[in-house]
Amino acid sequence: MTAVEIDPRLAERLPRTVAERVPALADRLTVVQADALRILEVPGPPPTALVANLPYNVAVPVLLHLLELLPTLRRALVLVQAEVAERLAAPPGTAAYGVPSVKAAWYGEVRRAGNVGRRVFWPEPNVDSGLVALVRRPPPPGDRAATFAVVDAAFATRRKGLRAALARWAGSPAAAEARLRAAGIDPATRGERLSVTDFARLAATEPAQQA
Ligand SMILES: C[S@@+](CC[C@H](N)C(=O)[O-])C[C@H]1O[C@@H](n2cnc3c(N)ncnc32)[C@H](O)[C@@H]1O
Repeated sequence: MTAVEIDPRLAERLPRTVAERVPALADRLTVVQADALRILEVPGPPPTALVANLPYNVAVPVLLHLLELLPTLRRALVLVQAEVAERLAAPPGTAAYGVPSVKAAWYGEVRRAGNVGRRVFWPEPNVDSGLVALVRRPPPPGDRAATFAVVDAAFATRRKGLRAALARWAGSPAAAEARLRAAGIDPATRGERLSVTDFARLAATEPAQQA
C-alpha cells in the first residue's frame, strides 16, 4: 500500500502509527509526502485500487488526477462531502448532474456506496460525508481533453440551451448548432441531458470552417 499525504507531520507519523497498531503489516506501507494533485508517479508495483478519505476541498480534482495518472486503477472507494458524492454519482437529467459527474463517468461506473454522518468524526465537521465507488470501464471513443473542454463549456452556463452555451467553444452559435446537429444532438437541449458518450461524440465533430 502506498499512502500519499501532503502534511509532513502526518506523513512522518503514519508509518509509526501502523507499526504500533498493526506491526505485521508495517513493511507493506510506503508513505509518499506529496501533493496528490501534482504527483506524477507512485513508487512500487502499479496500483489497482484507490482507497481514500479525500481532502474535501480538492476531492474531485484529486480523484480525476489519480484516475488519469494511474490507468492500472481498476476501482476506487473514496469518502467525500455528501453533496460531492451526490454530484459524482448523479445520472444525466438530474439536478446534481454536472462537470464532476461527466468527468468521473469518463473513467468508469460511479455509484453512491453509503452515507457517513458527521458524528463519527472528531472534531465533528459541519458537513456529512458519502462514500463513492467507481469501477473502471473503457472510456468512450474520442479524445479526453477535447471532451472535457466541451463539458466545461456546456456547464459554464447550465441554464442555457447548448446552441448558446457552446457558442464560444464552437466559434459562434451557428457553428455550435452545426456541430450539435452533426453529433445528433438537439441544439436546444441543455448540457445536463447529455451523457459522457454524447459529449465525446460532440467533441469529435469537425470544427466549422468559418466562425
Ligand atoms: C479528510 S483527511 C483524511 C485523513 C486520514 N486519511 C483519515 O482517513 O482519517 C484528508 C487528508 O488529506 C491530506 N491532504 C490535504 N490536501 C492534500 C493534497 N493536496 N495531497 C495529499 N494529501 C492532502 C490532509 O493533510 C489530511 O490528512
